[in-house]
Amino acid sequence: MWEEHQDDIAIVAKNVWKEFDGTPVVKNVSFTVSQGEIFGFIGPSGSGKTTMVRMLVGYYLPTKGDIRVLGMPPNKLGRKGRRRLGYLPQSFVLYPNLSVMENMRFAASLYGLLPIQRRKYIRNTLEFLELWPHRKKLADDLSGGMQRRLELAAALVHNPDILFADEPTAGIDPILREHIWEGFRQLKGEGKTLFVTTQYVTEAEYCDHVALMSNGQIVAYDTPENLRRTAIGGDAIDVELEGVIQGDLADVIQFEELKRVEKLSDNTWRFYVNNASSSAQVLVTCLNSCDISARSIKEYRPNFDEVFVRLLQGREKTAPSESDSTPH
Ligand SMILES: Nc1ncnc2c1ncn2[C@@H]1O[C@H](COP(=O)(O)OP(=O)(O)OP(=O)(O)O)[C@@H](O)[C@H]1O
Repeated sequence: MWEEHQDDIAIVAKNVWKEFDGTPVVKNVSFTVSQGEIFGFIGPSGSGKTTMVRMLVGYYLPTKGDIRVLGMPPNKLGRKGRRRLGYLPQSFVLYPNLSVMENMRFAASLYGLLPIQRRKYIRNTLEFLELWPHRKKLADDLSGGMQRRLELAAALVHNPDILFADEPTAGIDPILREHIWEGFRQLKGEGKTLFVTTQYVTEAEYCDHVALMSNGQIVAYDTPENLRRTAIGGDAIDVELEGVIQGDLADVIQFEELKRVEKLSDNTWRFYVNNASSSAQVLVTCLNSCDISARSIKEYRPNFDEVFVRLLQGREKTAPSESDSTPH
């Protein structure tokens, strides 16, 4: 993971620990983010997301372990390297008495954009986030959602290659959240890399890879689709029967791919298989041969709330040993 395909890799964390006053809050965290992907760092409040982001942008040094951003430890990136990063902190302070445009000019000056570049970059960014018509308004007079967009604009004004966004959608309405993710997808389309933290597990769906954090540790790390499969142990097919069956369907329906059968209600059963599309027809044939009529047969796709609850429960059953949570 460390040395391979370095050219395609934007961020690597390897066995990273962070302690405050001897208490570890990030514990042995490792992951790789490829260039041009959206990486979701998802977990409840206090799970260590902000601490991890702060290490990735070089604000904190890890207590132990290695971090590389664009091939370098973040605190050694230098001026040119840092210009390639954008950072949207969890609580960013705008200047409420400055206009949108003045806030943007200030952000642009922090990144060292020349006056001639500034106009173009600011306009592009404000247009991208649909704030250009509001450029003369005071930041204080914007709605909460617009303020968050202005903060995002300030993080993007210098057209960075990697954006670190710490809970960009916290506390904003679902429509605007969707809008912000749409913007992230566009940035990805332009080849940007996005590292996004969130407490909203449903936002896992928008990411290419997801690390699920709990209590400072990565509990699961994969593509959203694979996480879904891991959570339920493959695929699942729900069958609603025409009538009620006496006894256990697991005793009568058997085929090679079938792993387990679960009764959901008197006439609804769930069949766990490796691959729903290849097993659906086999299941229909089995039901027919047993003279069992089905009203509906459809693949069951758990939402991410359920996926993450299952993954966390699975993790608790195989709780890490003490040595996993102590830096050496
Ligand atoms: N500077 C600090 N000094 C001491 N403890 C800290 C510091 N920063 C964070 N912590 C603690 O580390 C743990 C992880 O906090 P962190 O902010 O990284 O979590 P989070 O997942 O981002 O949560 P939230 O979304 O609420 O910010 C918490 O218990 C927090 O109290």
